[in-house]
Amino acid sequence: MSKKRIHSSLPITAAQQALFADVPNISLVGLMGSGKSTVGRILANTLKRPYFDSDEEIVSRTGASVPTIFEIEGEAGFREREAKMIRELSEKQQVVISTGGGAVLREDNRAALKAGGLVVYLSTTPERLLVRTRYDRNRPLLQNPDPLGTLKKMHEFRHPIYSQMADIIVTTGSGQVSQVAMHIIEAISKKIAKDQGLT
Ligand SMILES: Nc1ncnc2c1ncn2[C@@H]1O[C@H](COP(=O)(O)OP(=O)(O)OP(=O)(O)O)[C@@H](O)[C@H]1O
Ligand SMILES: O=C(O)C1=C[C@@H](O)[C@@H](O)[C@H](O)C1
Ligand SMILES: [Mg+2]
Repeated sequence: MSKKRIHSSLPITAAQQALFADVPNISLVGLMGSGKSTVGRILANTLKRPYFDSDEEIVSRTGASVPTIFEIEGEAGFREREAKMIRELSEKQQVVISTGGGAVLREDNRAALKAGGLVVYLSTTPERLLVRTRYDRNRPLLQNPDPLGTLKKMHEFRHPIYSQMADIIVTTGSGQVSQVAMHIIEAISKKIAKDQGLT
């Protein structure tokens, strides 16, 4: 049976929608389980923008799952595919991009995402990330006896990188994913108003 997808969108006003007319790409970065794929889809549906998920694009083009690519080509092979994908997706216009959690590790990826538009970092604690990812076998880097330890190390190393490149940082907690998407829309709206000198 094929996986059922939720294509929910949020009610925003025409005025709010209009504010986004000149906003370039919106790219989501963050650790595994931070909500990039789930929130990105809602954000794209709400803003009526095309949606791309770098992991999903790699999987659909290779015909192999992320764990299979890691198994056959190693992490290095996956990162090469990811870099090509990030470059390609970043060149699109006014789309929403959910990146893979490790895409920010390469300077060329960071530069491409920044050049393409706004970068939003979905931040949360390793403990919460573990809760969200623990039953999913699709993340090869967490398939070890101490996934919390791995998430803590990744958080320590990557949090400064995500934070430094982000235009907007959204801390996610126990709220729903739709609230996170709305929070992003509000934060970008505020940034536009500020950049235009309206506030
Ligand atoms: N803010 C949130 N509140 C509750 N659940 C969440 C939240 N964000 C994400 N989740 C849940 O966590 C799980 C993982 O989310 P998702 O796949 O979107 O993460 P991701 O950032 O895309 O991870 P990856 O880097 O591995 O692709 C999903 O089941 C999603 O519904
Ligand atoms: O954080 C990471 O390094 C990864 C995150 C996922 O999105 C996938 O891109 C892959 O599992 C690696
Ligand atoms: Mg994802």
